[in-house]
Amino acid sequence: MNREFILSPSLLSSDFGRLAEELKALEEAQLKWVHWDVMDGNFVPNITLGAPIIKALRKNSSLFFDVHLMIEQPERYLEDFAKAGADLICVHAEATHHLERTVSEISRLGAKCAVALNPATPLSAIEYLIPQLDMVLIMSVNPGFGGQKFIPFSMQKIRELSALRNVLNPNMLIQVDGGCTPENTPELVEAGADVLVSGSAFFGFPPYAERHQTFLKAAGAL
Ligand SMILES: O=C(CO)[C@H](O)[C@H](O)COP(=O)(O)O
Ligand SMILES: [Fe+2]
Repeated sequence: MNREFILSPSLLSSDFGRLAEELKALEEAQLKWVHWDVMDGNFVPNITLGAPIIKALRKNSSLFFDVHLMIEQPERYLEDFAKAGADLICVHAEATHHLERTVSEISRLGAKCAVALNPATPLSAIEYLIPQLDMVLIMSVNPGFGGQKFIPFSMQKIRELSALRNVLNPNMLIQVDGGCTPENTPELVEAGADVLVSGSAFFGFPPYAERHQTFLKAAGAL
């Protein structure tokens, strides 16, 4: 995948009653990606949405659908999400006993494959998989809710992952999710992040085109 800076707005902080309009507004604001937070009330203490909603909204959107699965045993639903139109499927390392099989299955289904790590999960949990991953997601908050504060030790984890990526898979993207703002964007990018997810710090600050530009400038991408 192409390693230019990308902002992936998290729909968790959007207006769920107007999802179709929100997606259109993102395209008009020149966003390329959109982040879907799928929560099952089991892996995380919150429930959001599933494959049928994504499928319904796929029809009228050309955004890159970045699907973050916060669900137990995600292998049970990979085909549903791929068929719904997910461009990238991200599973949590903590959510399955069979991570390699799960990641290989995502690739076989034709989607980009990614693994997310909770703040307390070490990089060593996925080191062997790095050569076959399109992206690793470093969670910089404990998953389940938007609007939380960035956990400072995540920065060092991003730096260490960036060093590993340079040796093992230079094309692999590093995504950071949770508490990303224009203020911490310069340091995140310098540490090695390519894709930043932003929910509350994006949707809470319309107009979207201006907010997008603010993130791009902070990333040194304008
Ligand atoms: O995966 C998530 C929570 O589990 C969300 O993507 C994340 O929290 C984004 O929200 P914010 O930018 O407000 O922190
Ligand atoms: Fe997320």
